[in-house]
Amino acid sequence: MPPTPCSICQRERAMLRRPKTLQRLCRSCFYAVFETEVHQTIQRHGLFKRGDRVAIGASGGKDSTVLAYVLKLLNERYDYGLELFLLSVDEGITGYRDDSLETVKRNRDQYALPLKIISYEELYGWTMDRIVEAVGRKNNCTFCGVFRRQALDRGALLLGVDHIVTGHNADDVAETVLMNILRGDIARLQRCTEIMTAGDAEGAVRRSKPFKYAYEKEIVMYAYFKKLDYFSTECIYSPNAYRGYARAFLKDLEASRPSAILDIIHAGEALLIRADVKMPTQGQCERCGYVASNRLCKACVLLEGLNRGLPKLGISGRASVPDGPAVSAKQP
Ligand SMILES: Nc1ncnc2c1ncn2[C@@H]1O[C@H](COP(=O)(O)OP(=O)(O)OP(=O)(O)O)[C@@H](O)[C@H]1O
Repeated sequence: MPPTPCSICQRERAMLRRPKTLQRLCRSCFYAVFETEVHQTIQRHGLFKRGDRVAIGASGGKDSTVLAYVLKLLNERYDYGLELFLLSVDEGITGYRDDSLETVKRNRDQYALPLKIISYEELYGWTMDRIVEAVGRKNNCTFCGVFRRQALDRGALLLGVDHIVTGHNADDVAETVLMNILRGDIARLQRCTEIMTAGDAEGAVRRSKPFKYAYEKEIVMYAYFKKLDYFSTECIYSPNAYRGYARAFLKDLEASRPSAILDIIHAGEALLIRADVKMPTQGQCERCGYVASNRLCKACVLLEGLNRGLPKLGISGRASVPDGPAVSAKQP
């Protein structure tokens, strides 16, 4: 049987089937469509302006490694005029983050991008290893997610950047839409499909997801064919069961209809919240000044729980803490 030609160039032999569209493509055309779609996302949503200093949230995993590679490439190809940095958060997870940070250090050298590493230990006085000792394995993702979000903002302030980009991809966004619907979390449902958050509160930096419409399978393929150096081990503490259910459900949907991922994102984007639905208002944390929808930000509540030996304090959904010594996330 003759080899199948690439359905775009019709010249080269097709080497892969594109997960998003099921087209059979040669490698060069796959690289071209993948990179062009990310460029179009950036342009259509006006993510950057000339002269922006942009930090790439770099975990060493496939998504952020491909993001660093592609953003550097597009910045040069289309002359965006961006100054790029790698920003990594060391959560203090022995046997996982220490290894993945070694990958980020190699990426720093491979892509010639400056790297800043900021740790939970220096910001909060706690590593995830110690937090897991205190809270167990069940709820530790809550601490990690809240602390990481703030750590990235604090690292960005230290770097003096205008903007943080993360490697969240289409699968991540669609899973989050599903999870927020299942939880009835209207406020998060509205926010989770935004490609860029403004960062107008003090201490918050603009944040965006250039891979919002990029399929995870395509990111993996891109990394594989380009032989990018990334770290592929799952977090040793990561049994985020609820997201796991949403992920498994999404994979099933994708298997029978590849457009399901984009369809869910578009459905999430189109949902309108009725004007009379009460939404949380964003203010400032009384202790550390970080953005908060209650008197204290979530990080300060969680930290106070840890420091008082009451680690479940912030997990039960309580956003305020009883009076006590003011312990805040350390300002860098
Ligand atoms: N420790 C970290 N330091 C800096 N950025 C991070 C860190 N962890 C996650 N991020 C950012 O958040 C994005 C989503 O993180 P998540 O934990 O969901 O991992 P992921 O989907 O496996 O992504 P990746 O493949 O890049 O690790 C990452 O792509 C990255 O940009």
